[in-house]
Amino acid sequence: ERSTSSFSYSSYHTLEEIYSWIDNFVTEHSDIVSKIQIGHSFENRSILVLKFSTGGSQRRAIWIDTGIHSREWITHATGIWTAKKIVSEYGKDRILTNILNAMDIFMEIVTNPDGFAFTHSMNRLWRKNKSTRPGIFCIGVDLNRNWKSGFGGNGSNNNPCSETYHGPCPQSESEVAAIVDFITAHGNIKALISIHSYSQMLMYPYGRSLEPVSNQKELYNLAKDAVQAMYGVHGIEYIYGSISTTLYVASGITVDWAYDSGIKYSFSFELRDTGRYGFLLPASQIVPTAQETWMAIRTIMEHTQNH
Ligand SMILES: CS(=N)(=N)C[C@@H](Cc1ccccc1)C(=O)O
Ligand SMILES: [Zn+2]
Repeated sequence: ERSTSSFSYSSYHTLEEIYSWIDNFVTEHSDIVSKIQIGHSFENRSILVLKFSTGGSQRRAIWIDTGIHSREWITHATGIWTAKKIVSEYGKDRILTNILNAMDIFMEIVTNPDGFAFTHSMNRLWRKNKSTRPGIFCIGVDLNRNWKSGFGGNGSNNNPCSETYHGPCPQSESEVAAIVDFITAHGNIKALISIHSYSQMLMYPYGRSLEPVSNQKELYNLAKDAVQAMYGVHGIEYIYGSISTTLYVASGITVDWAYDSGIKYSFSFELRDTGRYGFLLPASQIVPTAQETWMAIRTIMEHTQNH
């Protein structure tokens, strides 16, 4: 579409529609938003990141990614709504304005573009990326098992046909390597939020072991505050805690790598619902889900800014 004013934030969109929205969004809000290509996918699609900045250089920053698992469509839709919310609230909401006057925000909406395109074209429930390798007869690596921290451990699978296949080595996937390179080069990312669906959970490291992280008490209390903020919007209950104790042991995951890389405020969401619709969450729940998630994201960003 010619502009984002005709874009429906309460609908699901194709890859092409989202990339077109990104270009229009950056054009319309060029005073605060810019687009960065951090790499390309296995099938050679651009990997795009939105940068929200009000000035400075190499400011402390927040990283948010959605859509690392391509079938989790509510996460891309929540990312898009959140991007619009940030530019709409700057100058109006005191907390968000303070955050953006002090920090930058980086948001990767389509973290697995090849998988996402495939969920529209061939298989709605595709999860992994679409990489292939000689002599391997199943497609794709689970991008939430391909990270260096705890790579190959319990809660990941070395069978290429598994939905949790970790890949041949850490960061073997260009979609993961692009993020690692970007965050490492930036060097000033203070919080990372990796958004999945579904189960209604807010979790923090570790996934790879039951061992508590050094600032576990702080993360627990922050998660509690964030979940309470979510509940205040539509009365939806999220549970919270470390990944391994709240959900299950999972190794080679985004937030464990982030935490071990020094990003002490690393979180993963599992958005709506708890299984009635699962990955096929009706579009009517996009805005309500995004509204409640925003309150949690804002809580995490505010805490990061003040610590
Ligand atoms: C249903 S699901 N695939 N989103 C569940 C998701 C749980 C998780 C999230 C963050 C970190 C570790 C583990 C996963 O297994 O990757
Ligand atoms: Zn997921």
